[in-house]
Amino acid sequence: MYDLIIIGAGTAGISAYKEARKHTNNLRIINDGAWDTTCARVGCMPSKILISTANQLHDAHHADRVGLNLKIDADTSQVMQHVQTLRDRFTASVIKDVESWHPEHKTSGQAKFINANTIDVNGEQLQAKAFILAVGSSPNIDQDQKKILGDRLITTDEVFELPYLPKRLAVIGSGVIAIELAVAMHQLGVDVTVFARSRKVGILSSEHLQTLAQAHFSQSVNILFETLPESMSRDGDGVTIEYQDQQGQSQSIKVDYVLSATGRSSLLSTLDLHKVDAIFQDIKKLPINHDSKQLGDYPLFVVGDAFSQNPIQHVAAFTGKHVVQNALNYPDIQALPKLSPLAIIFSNPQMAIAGQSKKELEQQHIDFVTGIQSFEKQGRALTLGKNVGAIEVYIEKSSQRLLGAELFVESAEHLAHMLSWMIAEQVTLADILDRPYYHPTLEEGLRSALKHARRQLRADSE
Ligand SMILES: Cc1cc2nc3c(=O)[nH]c(=O)nc-3n(C[C@H](O)[C@H](O)[C@H](O)COP(=O)(O)OP(=O)(O)OC[C@H]3O[C@@H](n4cnc5c(N)ncnc54)[C@H](O)[C@@H]3O)c2cc1C
Ligand SMILES: NC(=O)c1ccc[n+]([C@@H]2O[C@H](COP(=O)([O-])OP(=O)(O)OC[C@H]3O[C@@H](n4cnc5c(N)ncnc54)[C@H](O)[C@@H]3O)[C@@H](O)[C@H]2O)c1
Repeated sequence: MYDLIIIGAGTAGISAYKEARKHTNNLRIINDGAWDTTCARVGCMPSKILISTANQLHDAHHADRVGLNLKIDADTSQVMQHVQTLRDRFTASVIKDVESWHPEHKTSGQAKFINANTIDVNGEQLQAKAFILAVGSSPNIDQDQKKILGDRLITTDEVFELPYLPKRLAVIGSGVIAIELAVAMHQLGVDVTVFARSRKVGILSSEHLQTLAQAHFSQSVNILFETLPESMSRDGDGVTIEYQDQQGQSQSIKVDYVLSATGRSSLLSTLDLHKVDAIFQDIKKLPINHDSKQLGDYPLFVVGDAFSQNPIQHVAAFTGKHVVQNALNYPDIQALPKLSPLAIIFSNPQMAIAGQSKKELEQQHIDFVTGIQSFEKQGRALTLGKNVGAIEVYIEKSSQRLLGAELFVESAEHLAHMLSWMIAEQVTLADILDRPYYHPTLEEGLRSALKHARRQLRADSE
């Protein structure tokens, strides 16, 4: 019997394996499909390569904002080749690492439970004292539509494999993937139409920042808010989409591809968990402890996108690493250490949430002030020709501590990291305002938001 079997060799599983190897040699890791991770193959990395190219092209097209007149073209087959070549470099580096592991630790195949201590892989039964379930997720796709539209209905599993970019693309959804890719595709010259069932774009919970983001992205991308296709039919090499516009009129568009970006579903469904316990039939109702990651009272622990309120890479890596102690020390179970929340959407401009979102603070009835700073007239943003969006910071009234921030500005990724790290340190507004702010920088815009919060706190105490 193994000390531990890890099921799934994505970011979370690899992280768990590396940690577990420090404690035992009596372990196995089972993986179905490629060993190069969702993040490197079809997730974080190819999407960010495409987005970086798109942003550079966009900057060149808008160089007049910084006093230049550039003429520039994109050959989208060259762009896709670049995406695939660099992506292959990232996946090769993961594979190289996996190849260095002991061959007897690795098995390719789909694992299914027989009971709480036994799985079946390729007809072989393997037993372990504990299991880490790191099986990730796969993109949602309507199988009936897929039958009708064939290779013209794609997800992020296929989009980065295209040899060149389509002329016209419809995107279903307005969440994280939809907005990142719709904006990038538009910047690369694709005529993009987004079908959004709500008005929300991306992740921001602040109404003010949502309104700014909706208005900004609508200037370039055709976002059909509160509108979904009524029908989609294959039309030669493309797809005809019928829908009703906001005035109730029937409309029709023809596109080359439809990208389904309607969320992802956990692959815990592949594991036959009902054989462990009959109550585990519905994977949406599994009793998984959010703090310890334990499933029921069993020696089973679920990490990464398979079960996560934040299905993002660094959370998968962190929980994969820290859950190992619980798995090896079962039944002595501890809460995993907590990460300060951080989420970044690589749109242009980027969106980010550091610490708690505005909505989360409101739902907990926390008494806080919101410091706001627009970036439309922010000095550094103007020099960059990127004076769009705003920052909000949330300061608790009683403790004057920074609890969270939402950002829709240039380089939000860097500001959000800094804010998230400061939130983890439980700093107060006075502490942060006492730090240096170099001139002229985007951080000065953050300082203005913090000062706006301070004015409100002072007015409150008078
Ligand atoms: C387009 C896109 C862009 C993204 N961009 C970002 C980003 O910029 N930043 C960020 O932080 N996150 C991003 N993410 C999210 C990030 O990719 C995921 O959070 C991360 O990959 C999750 O890792 P994981 O280990 O949970 O799952 P995975 O890497 O998917 O690994 C799960 C593994 O388990 C295997 N498996 C499944 N079922 C079984 C079974 N029954 N038996 C054996 N093996 C099984 C799977 O085949 C897979 O190899 C993005 C995701 C997508 C789709
Ligand atoms: N920068 C990043 O960190 C990053 C980038 C990409 C993806 N990701 C991860 O990948 C996960 C999945 O991304 P996603 O964009 O697919 O999910 P999402 O939950 O962000 O968005 C799903 C979208 O689909 C819509 N939708 C859901 N069901 C629908 C239906 N039946 N018909 C029409 N629209 C529907 C929703 O309204 C929403 O707009 C995210 O949760 C995120 O954590 C992260």
